[in-house]
Amino acid sequence: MDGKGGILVISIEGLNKIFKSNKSNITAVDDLTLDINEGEIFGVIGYSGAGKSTFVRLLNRLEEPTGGKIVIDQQEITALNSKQLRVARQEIGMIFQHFNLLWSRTVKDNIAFPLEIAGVSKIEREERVQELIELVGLAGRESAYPSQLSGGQKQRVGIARSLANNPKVLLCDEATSALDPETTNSILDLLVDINKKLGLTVILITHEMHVIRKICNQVAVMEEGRIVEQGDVLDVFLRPEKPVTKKFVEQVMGTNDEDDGVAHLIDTYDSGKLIRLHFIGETTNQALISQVAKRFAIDINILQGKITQTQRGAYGTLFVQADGELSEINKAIDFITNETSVEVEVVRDAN
Ligand SMILES: Nc1ncnc2c1ncn2[C@@H]1O[C@H](COP(=O)(O)OP(=O)(O)OP(=O)(O)O)[C@@H](O)[C@H]1O
Repeated sequence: MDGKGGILVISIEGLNKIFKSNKSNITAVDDLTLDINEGEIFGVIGYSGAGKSTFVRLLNRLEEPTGGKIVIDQQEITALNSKQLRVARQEIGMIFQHFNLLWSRTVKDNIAFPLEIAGVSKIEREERVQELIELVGLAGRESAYPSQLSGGQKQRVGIARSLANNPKVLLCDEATSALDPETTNSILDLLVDINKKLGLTVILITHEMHVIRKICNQVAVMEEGRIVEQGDVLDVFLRPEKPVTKKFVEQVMGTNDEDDGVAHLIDTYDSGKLIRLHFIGETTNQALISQVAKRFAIDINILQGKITQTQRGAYGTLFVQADGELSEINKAIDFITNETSVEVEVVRDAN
């Protein structure tokens, strides 16, 4: 158990990776300590060179750590010999930016490959491959070769192959970076679906905050080989502390140039109250606005806002003008304050 009551599935302590060359040493991962709970979709975000790829490849020892300890599902990965590691890797699926498929094998045979290595019988392999093909939405494409597939379909093959041996953990190394936005969304939806259906823990590295926003519960921000900020995705969106994190949040929410806009709103809408609603998850904005409009005899005019959806609900700000009897407006404000998780701030009070 960890402090939050979840079951710990990955525990990393003092992980280091130094690339040594004749001229210099590069510390790609620097004394990294991290715990990840079972069933989470855990995002690691950072700019190019931050050490994300190296980090994720250390977890299944595609890269050998220079130091530190990795425990996955109670097995100390860093203490295994190469034979034990081959078996342990069946518990750790991985998908890649460029898919890493076998080009001379069909979809079916790519997915069967890890099962062959694990010594699964032909009959069982065929059954399992068919299940996986259904799971990732590739029915009808079993006999196609990778070169005949779209990028999204190739990644679906990659995902099916990574799940073949029923892993506990799925590592995703920039799995959507080579895909267009629409295909990215469909692959991210598939990862959420798999996470829910199979209870699989997903560790995903990316340089795109919208990927984190869309599917992750937890996020860690990496810079120069270290984790500089970490937490629940919604909390990090709400209160980014480090400059690098603020920049990533701006990727999704835009810059915080709201104050100029507010002055303009105050000038333009001169009756009633001008209210800033701050959505911090769990509630959807549409439901709230229509509920308030139905319950109280006031007019609500939506003026401007930036709302985005995370796995834990809406996050962002909405400016509304509330017009009508003062007592009704105040009741509506009390309702939002006391009955919902939305924070209310009156930015201009004309009544
Ligand atoms: N095999 C290697 N040999 C030497 N240096 C390496 C090697 N792999 C990575 N590095 C260095 O380690 C640092 C971290 O690289 P890494 O690829 O892990 O970062 P990243 O955050 O994944 O960035 P990107 O998204 O650009 O791959 C970089 O300075 C990189 O040049």
